[in-house]
Amino acid sequence: MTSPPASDTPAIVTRDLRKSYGSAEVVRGLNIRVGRGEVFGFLGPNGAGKSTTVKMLLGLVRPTSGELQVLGGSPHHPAVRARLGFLPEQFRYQTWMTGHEFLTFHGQLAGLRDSDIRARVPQVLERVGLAGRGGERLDGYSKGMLQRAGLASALLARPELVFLDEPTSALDPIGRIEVRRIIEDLRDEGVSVFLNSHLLSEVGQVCDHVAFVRQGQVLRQGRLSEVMGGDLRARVRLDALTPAALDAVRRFGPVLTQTVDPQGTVTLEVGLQREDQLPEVARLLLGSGAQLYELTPQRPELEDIFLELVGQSGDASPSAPQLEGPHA
Ligand SMILES: Nc1ncnc2c1ncn2[C@@H]1O[C@H](COP(=O)(O)OP(=O)(O)OP(=O)(O)O)[C@@H](O)[C@H]1O
Repeated sequence: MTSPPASDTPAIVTRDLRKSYGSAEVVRGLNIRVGRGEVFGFLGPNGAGKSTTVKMLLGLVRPTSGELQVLGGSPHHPAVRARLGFLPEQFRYQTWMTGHEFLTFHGQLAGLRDSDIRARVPQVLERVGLAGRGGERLDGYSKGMLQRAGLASALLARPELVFLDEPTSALDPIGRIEVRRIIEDLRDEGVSVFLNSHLLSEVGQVCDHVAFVRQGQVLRQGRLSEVMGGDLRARVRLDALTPAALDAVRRFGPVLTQTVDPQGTVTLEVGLQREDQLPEVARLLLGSGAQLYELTPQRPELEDIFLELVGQSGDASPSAPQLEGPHA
């Protein structure tokens, strides 16, 4: 038997991971790395191989080739599996059970002690917003309540790494905010979260690292700020812009657009390298005697990056993409 995985190993590492179904290779040399305590967004169009990857990381599907380590070991090792949580996208629950019975049953499947289950079930019900509803049968739950119950079962055994596949697809806006808070709390507790979601605004709010995947390969991955960061623009609105001040602004970066409204207020869009240039730009403009009304950094939305990288809906994509080198 291998030794228990150390907690200082990454949560997930894959190298050249591949999976074929028949002649179709759906995961094609995937390299990802997820650190401990990271919230990692795994993004890609339909059919990109995301669920297949998650199933390999959970030990539910065997890779055709390549390497993967989860919490420092193999997901086929029971000691590793016991430390994983999973909320599948398409869950099928024992709907004849009450919420309480369902969680007790899953606690038993996870090998928790009875005393632990008794203490833990009310805690997770409370955490997912189902306090007081555990006595009702699942077939009387709404879709959102079922998704909350699924999240509760994923968190029941205090996992170190949780896989959440579209965890808010059935939830209303309040439910989505609550799940976002749960994910943030998990990160604060040092739990790693692997999030599959098509809701890019949600991913942008909660994830600190992301990978974009298409046709089974990583197109780009990294810290969210790096992935988004290359293209910082600032919108500047002012009056009394002198030619000298405009020249000085140009030393920071190109003036991409310049418009003047009928009242004489000028709006500039300036390309900057770094966020810490913003106060310098403000100082310079105020020093030139301009009245500064607005200086707003504008980053591209995650959706813009997704469209730029992934280009089109996955299932509609006719051919293999031209890839930049993926990194482990
Ligand atoms: N058991 C299977 N047998 C054959 N093909 C499969 C199997 N599971 C998945 N596939 C195929 O593998 C490809 C990737 O599917 P996968 O479910 O991993 O994509 P996904 O990125 O999770 O998509 P979605 O965002 O739509 O959930 C698809 O073309 C799918 O049809």
